[in-house]
Amino acid sequence: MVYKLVLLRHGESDWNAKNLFTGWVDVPLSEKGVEEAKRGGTLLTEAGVTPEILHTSLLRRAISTANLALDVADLHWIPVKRSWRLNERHYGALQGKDKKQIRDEYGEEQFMQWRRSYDVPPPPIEAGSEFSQDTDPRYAGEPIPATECLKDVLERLLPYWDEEIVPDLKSGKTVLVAAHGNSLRAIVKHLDNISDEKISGLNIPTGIPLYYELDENLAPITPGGTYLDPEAAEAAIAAVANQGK
Ligand SMILES: O=C(O)[C@@H](CO)OP(=O)(O)O
Repeated sequence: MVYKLVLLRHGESDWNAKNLFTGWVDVPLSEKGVEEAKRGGTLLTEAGVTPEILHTSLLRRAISTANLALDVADLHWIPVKRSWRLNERHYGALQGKDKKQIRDEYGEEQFMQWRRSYDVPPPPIEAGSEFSQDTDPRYAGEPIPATECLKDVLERLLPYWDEEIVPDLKSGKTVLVAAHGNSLRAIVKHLDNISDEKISGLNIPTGIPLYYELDENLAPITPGGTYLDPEAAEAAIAAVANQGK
């Protein structure tokens, strides 16, 4: 049995375009992001990949991206499950801050440690501050973080992966996960068994479906999966890596 999984990072958001740390701040897609999302749907259709169930985060950039892509693919009707456990990494006190300014103020090393190290979280966000989510009703009763490193993301994501996504995969359904740069990096790390060091060099582009076929142990048949537009993915990956420069 081959299991089929599609990972889709949301299209460009308003804050991606402005180069701001976003995390759990619920910003919309930019116009370019809307187009990227629709193109994601076209790429699915052209590749003959047909998602049968959707999992998204609770953030509108992922939800809107999935809706737009699935609408184009005429699959807007498939069942959906949502969880904060698929949210972007919580960026703590960096949420709402300009990436270039933070890089200039703290230096490249600290900037990259906060942005891409596996286990060093940024400083926590202050409860009640402008970009904090502590009173947001969608998270009521949930053990939500005040900052996260990628290791924290993987730890909060894995229960959802094991309890909700794996059973859907094992039922034979093609599963679409619409989420975020860092929550998808966590899934890719888990699937491809990438080391804590090597994961810092992995970036996920916006709006380009990453298709995996998995064996009976849920190990990727093609390591790293396949971007449905490999050329566009290569350029977009470089752009993500260079943010803040
Ligand atoms: O700001 C963020 O939330 C993320 C994704 O856009 O940024 P980065 O790629 O720097 O981790």
